Amino acid sequence: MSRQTIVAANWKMNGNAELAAQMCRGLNDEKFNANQQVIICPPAPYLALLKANISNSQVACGAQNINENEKGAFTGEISALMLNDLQVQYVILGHSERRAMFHDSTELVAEKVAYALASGLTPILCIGETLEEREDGETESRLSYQLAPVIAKIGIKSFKDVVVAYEPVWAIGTGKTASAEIAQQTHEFIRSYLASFDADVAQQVPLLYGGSVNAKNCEELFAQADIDGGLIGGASLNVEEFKKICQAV
Ligand SMILES: O=C(CO)COP(=O)(O)O
Repeated sequence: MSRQTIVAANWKMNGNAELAAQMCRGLNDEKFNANQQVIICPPAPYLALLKANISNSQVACGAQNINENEKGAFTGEISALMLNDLQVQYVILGHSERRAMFHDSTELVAEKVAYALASGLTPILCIGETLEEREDGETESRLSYQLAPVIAKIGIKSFKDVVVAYEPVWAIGTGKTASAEIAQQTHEFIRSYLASFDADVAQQVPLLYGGSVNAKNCEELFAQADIDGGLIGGASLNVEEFKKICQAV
């Protein structure tokens, strides 16, 4: 069976109700490949609006984070149960912006992934190295350092229900995309790292590339053997451009 292809939009703290409405209108009539999933991850206040207006069965919604607790006195946080309530299926976890600015440690990310899975959500687990780490030859050790606690926490068999997004920090929002060759090499490493635990699981996990993907560079990236789609930031805020990226996978 071939792996699912996924194009996911991470709006970060951008967008508004008008963009949410435009995106639904733009995507509802699109035809995608049978094995393709499109996911929109808006800021939490727009999730219900998107859910109510998406009629295309291949378009799903995701949140950008959850708290690792079920409920309680955690002002400003949202829980997996709330996403269940809205029938939101996906959640981005461990984005480099959260790791860098909101102190989401590798252990905390592992806890969140475990909690998301236990709640029936599909985590989109983001991993990636900084420019300094790449230049120092530490890309592979950094990626395994980020993956290992998640595998230890959930067990490799459960990892088949995780989507991984490789996002080199130096390529996020910078206009500097990783070349298709570098992205493929790194994805191949991620898959081989997973295969060192379980070869079948490694073959099943969709590996998305993220970092300055746009309508111009996406085709070459998506043509690589181990790139199963993308996690799109800036270019996902434009409906026409995002549609082109969805059609290129
Ligand atoms: O961080 C990203 C998606 O999660 C990538 O953002 P950009 O596509 O804006 O570089």
